[in-house]
Amino acid sequence: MTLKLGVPSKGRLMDKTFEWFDRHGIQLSRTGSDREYSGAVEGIEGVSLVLLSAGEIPRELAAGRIHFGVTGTDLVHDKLPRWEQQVEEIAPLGFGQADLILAVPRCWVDVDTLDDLDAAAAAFRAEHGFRLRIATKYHRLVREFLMDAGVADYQLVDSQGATEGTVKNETAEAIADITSTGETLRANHLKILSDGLVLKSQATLWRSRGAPCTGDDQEVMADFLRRVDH
Ligand SMILES: Nc1ncnc2c1ncn2[C@@H]1O[C@H](COP(=O)(O)OP(=O)(O)OP(=O)(O)O)[C@@H](O)[C@H]1O
Ligand SMILES: O=P(O)(O)OC[C@H]1O[C@H](OP(=O)(O)OP(=O)(O)O)[C@H](O)[C@@H]1O
Repeated sequence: MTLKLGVPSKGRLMDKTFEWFDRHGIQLSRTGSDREYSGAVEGIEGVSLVLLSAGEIPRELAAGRIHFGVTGTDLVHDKLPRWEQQVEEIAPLGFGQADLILAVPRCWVDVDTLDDLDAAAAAFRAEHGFRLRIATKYHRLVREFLMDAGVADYQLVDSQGATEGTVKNETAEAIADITSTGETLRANHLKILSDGLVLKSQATLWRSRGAPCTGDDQEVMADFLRRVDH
């Protein structure tokens, strides 16, 4: 058997992950045509590469179908209940930094904090007869954050992409999404609540607590961990 390493199959996370492993003496590459999801590992024996959607890596780790995986803290914390019991954080990788934040329309001059949002949400419900809508794909994290903040009069609407556009499209009044440069928020006339930081995220190497690892695999695992631990 080989140990399986799951890595995002495209975009900024894939390229930077390949560079990070290269700096640790492990060369990862895509093989075949541009569209073929197959990869190769050089520099260490007994490890194979699995190219996956960043959003699916938490589930694959939790199911024990991959031994190691690279994906953002945001995705692991949101998709895995009690994530610490299912995966172990091996190393933050120093890229893919993004903040999960709550934002409202810039023209809401009276709403700058979570307390303001709470008041606005109650007023919104009284006026419109339905709850203020917050668009997000981070359902678990946003629910927990708002519960801790005492904000209750809202509903989440699912948005798997282009989340900042939901306010203009009138499918939501507020959003919770990741931001790094802030440009998408600015372009869509949104502002972050001053206490609206839900989570700071970055790309991280995780180990599955449930993936089978016996016999020779244990040596490979020890070797792999030695390599990535510096
Ligand atoms: N603008 C950004 N800057 C930095 N990191 C980002 C940015 N957008 C997303 N990320 C991070 O990249 C990771 C993957 O993001 P996302 O869920 O958007 O995947 P994706 O690129 O759409 O890929 P897939 O659809 O295959 O899952 C997340 O951990 C996220 O925090
Ligand atoms: O602060 P910024 O630098 O502007 O980056 C933030 C944007 O980046 C991500 O979107 P992505 O490009 O992954 O597209 P998506 O909306 O389809 O998820 C995120 O969802 C924001 O929309």
